Amino acid sequence: MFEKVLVANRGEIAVRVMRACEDLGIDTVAVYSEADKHGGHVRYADEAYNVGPARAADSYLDHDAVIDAARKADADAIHPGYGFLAENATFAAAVEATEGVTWVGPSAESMEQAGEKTKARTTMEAADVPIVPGTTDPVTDVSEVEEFGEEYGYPIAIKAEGGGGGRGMKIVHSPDEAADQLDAAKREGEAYFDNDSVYLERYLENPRHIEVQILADEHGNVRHLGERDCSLQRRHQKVIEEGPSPALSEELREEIGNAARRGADAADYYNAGTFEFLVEEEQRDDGELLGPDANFYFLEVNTRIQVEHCVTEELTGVDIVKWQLRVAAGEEIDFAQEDVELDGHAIEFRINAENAADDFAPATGGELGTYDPPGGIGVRVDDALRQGDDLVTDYDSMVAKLIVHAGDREECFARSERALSEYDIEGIPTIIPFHRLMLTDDAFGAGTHTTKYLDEHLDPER
Ligand SMILES: Nc1ncc2cc(-c3cccc4ccccc34)c(N3CC[C@@H](N)C3)nc2n1
Ligand SMILES: [Ca+2]
Repeated sequence: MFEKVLVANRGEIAVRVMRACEDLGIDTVAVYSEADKHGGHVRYADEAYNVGPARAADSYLDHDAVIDAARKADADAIHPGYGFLAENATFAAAVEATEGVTWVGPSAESMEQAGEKTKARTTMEAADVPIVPGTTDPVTDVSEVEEFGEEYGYPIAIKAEGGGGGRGMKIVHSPDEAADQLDAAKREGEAYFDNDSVYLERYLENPRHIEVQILADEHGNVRHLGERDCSLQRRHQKVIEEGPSPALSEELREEIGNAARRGADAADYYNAGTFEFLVEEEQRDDGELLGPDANFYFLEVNTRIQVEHCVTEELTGVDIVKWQLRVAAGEEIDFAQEDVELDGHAIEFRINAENAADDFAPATGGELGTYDPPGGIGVRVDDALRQGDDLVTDYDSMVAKLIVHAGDREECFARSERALSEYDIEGIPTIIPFHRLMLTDDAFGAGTHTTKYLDEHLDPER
């Protein structure tokens, strides 16, 4: 097992990873930018290195600065967290090429493959994992879009090969839009991902976003740890995530979980990863669940630990980050798929420093006054904040995560309302009032909301 791990991240996920290290008796190394020199995660580490100025490109994203810090600290491994360099295959390869330093994550090859959506789709199709009906080769000419439209109908999604996470998707509603949207998708792919290859999929009008947590070791053991329902999103940003999904029947849950396992196996995937699926909603009566004949389709793989991994940890009792470290150190997974059980219900609320009443405008700074997180049975807060901290606004607006676990969804709602009402943060705006409002929303309460629900109900003019 490693003796010292450098965490190439900041904020709550850096503290989360350092806690897993401490649990394993591993010393921790933090890196920080000028903006974070008094940062919460630095306070938690055994040692810390400045990697540059506030600008992420010159600090947290600077491959050489991070690897130099690992060398200076004599760290055995680097854990990237999420965001920043977590899905950068070039960085992963550079870490692996650095003598004596191990990458805590999947192989650079897996990361490369997951980034090329058509290759991922081809691998999944060969593993009998349903993919969204569409092309597995890039398309270049508008005639291909028109032919596709003839066969599959409209709307059509034109997606950038290097896209994902909400970027690089154009929707074609009719043949006369095809030419402009094809050009726009190629231009956007070139601009954002330095890759103008695009492919086609039938556009699903109103899907749920269901993702399966995968944990695999380097000895061929692949487990799925159940699903998370991330359908409550605003402009492609997840706001509330939960598990198990209120829409899936046990049969469908098993089908999707096994599909993800087959996909991970076929891709020779190892470490933690998330297989994203779109699940088509059907007309359902209250309380009725989506059965085994419901349509679900593979979307993409996330080759990193995700913000919402805590939902799965609370449901299964599996410490996913600890297993990332063990797997990276060559250990075997010591539990069988049959041992994995989802106990009760868990919901994660992202505590963003934003003003929901002002179109979720991010806070522009300020000093944290009272900071008094909730507690009690089934209440978990992952953060890096302390009373009196200056709010760092150079990166993203999420300052903490509240994860609530209870025996069932109804009890989880009640415990969540109690925890959110207890969460006392002064001095900066947060979306806690928005979360409390969501707990009273009929569609969210019935679990019938889909990925479009928030965008259609928050910004009706969108
Ligand atoms: N063929 C087809 N049909 C419907 C889709 C709908 C979305 C989508 C659109 C808007 C919000 C979403 C939230 C979660 C998951 C997917 C979405 C979508 N996304 C959005 C980001 C990227 N991960 C893929 N792809 C789709 N693909
Ligand atoms: Ca993604």
